[in-house]
Amino acid sequence: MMDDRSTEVIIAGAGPAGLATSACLTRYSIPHVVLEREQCHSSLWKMKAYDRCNLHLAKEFCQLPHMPHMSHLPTYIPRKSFIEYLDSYVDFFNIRPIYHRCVESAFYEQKAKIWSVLTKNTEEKDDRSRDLFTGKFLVVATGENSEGNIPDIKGLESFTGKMMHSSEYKTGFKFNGKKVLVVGCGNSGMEIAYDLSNHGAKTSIVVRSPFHVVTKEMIRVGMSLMRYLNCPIWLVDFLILVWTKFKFGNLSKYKIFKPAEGPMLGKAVRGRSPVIDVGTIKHIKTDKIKVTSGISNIEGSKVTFVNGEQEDFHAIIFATGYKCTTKNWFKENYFLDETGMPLQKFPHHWKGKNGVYCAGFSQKGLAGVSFDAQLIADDIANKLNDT
Ligand SMILES: Cc1cc2nc3c(=O)[nH]c(=O)nc-3n(C[C@H](O)[C@H](O)[C@H](O)COP(=O)(O)OP(=O)(O)OC[C@H]3O[C@@H](n4cnc5c(N)ncnc54)[C@H](O)[C@@H]3O)c2cc1C
Ligand SMILES: NC(=O)C1=CN([C@@H]2O[C@H](COP(=O)(O)OP(=O)(O)OC[C@H]3O[C@@H](n4cnc5c(N)ncnc54)[C@H](OP(=O)(O)O)[C@@H]3O)[C@@H](O)[C@H]2O)C=CC1
Ligand SMILES: O=C(O)C(=O)Cc1c[nH]c2ccccc12
Repeated sequence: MMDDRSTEVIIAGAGPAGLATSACLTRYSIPHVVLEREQCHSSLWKMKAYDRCNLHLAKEFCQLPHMPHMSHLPTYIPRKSFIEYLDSYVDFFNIRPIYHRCVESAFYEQKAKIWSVLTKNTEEKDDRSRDLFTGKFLVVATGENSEGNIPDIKGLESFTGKMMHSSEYKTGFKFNGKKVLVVGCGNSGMEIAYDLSNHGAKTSIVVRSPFHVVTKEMIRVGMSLMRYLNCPIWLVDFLILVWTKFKFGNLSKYKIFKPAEGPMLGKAVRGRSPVIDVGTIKHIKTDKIKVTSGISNIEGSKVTFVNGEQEDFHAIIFATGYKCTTKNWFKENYFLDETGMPLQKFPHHWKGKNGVYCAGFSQKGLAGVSFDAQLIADDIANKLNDT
């Protein structure tokens, strides 16, 4: 059972990157389709974020092309308003993603000079139901965060309590009075630990590597200095580090250590986001949240840590980051590396040969998404004009 649909551009993924690319193509009246595996656009924001997750970056760094945020909105937009913004973006640009289409394979047909994209129709009862889409151009926009990563920990399968990835976590409400271990101290882990602690859970968090703790205001000032005054990254990092010393003091006595690389440089070079504190540090300082070392193994409800300590837990939340799954379906051996991320680094990452592009893979959040979408649409428009 297979339908064949052909168009100019196939966009895989209807998150902010797919939507932004679609809007930019629409402004050039370039025909395209947007394929989305879920039943809604922006599934990360609508389905996979915890309840108290709001934008960490100021609104001027979180807008998509050709639609600024409303001036009455606060500087740091609540997730609910951001979803409303995305809904109005879709309405305004009349974006009609095709839902329940999970891209399973994409390859380039050299002779015909077209991309063939096969999708599984996840709504159909018939497991063999597939659609074939063909186009001159392919935009990979399935996101850096398309699948939760759960590490291989010795004995994990024997854990008797509740276990989930941070993308499934909504609220700490049900964990009142329970002993909960959060694994991972990125932005998800630190905020989920805070939420659990606020809901009366006896919360511990695994910290196994150094990381920066900042505030959203520090990042806003840092990003503004770079964007509007062209301030060098080392100077921005220096200022932020001085500011963090005043704000948080020395956190090493709480087993939190700073990496050698500054917060903005670490983000730019390695894509490692500094932790934007939402109140977790205060709970760590007042012993409401316990910091533990890495996990050595798990047996039943007992977790053994690398420093030899042991503790029983009712639940474990894996805030251990995400995997990008492009390698599962992008069948060409160029453009993406073995982790599924672009081979070329920013700012050359967005374009490959044979009309393939990627949007949203520069590890620069929504600002990176907008940058990519505009460049991609301009490039496709130029190519179509030349033919
Ligand atoms: C909890 C959280 C909070 C964040 N907060 C911020 C923030 O405040 N500011 C900021 O700038 N960035 C933030 N980010 C970064 C985030 O990556 C971007 O905000 C943005 O969502 C990226 O958009 P995207 O379209 O590239 O990817 P996504 O939002 O992940 O969208 C990709 C879409 O592709 C779909 N898809 C995946 N695989 C397939 C497939 N095989 N076939 C069809 N469809 C598929 C997915 O279902 C999804 O709808 C946050 C990330 C997380 C995880
Ligand atoms: N409101 C917002 O704006 C929010 C934004 N985000 C963003 O979403 C993206 C994803 O964030 P997040 O989900 O936190 O993922 P991250 O990849 O940023 O963090 C994953 C964390 O898990 C740790 N980890 C991984 N494996 C293990 C293991 N086996 N044992 C112990 N620790 C482990 C990592 O430590 P190590 O470094 O040692 O590998 C790291 O601390 C980031 O860009 C983040 O900034 C997330 C939440 C909210
Ligand atoms: O939330 C994230 O990690 C993002 O990708 C947003 C983001 C883009 N640039 C940054 C610099 C510092 C902290 C977060 C971000």
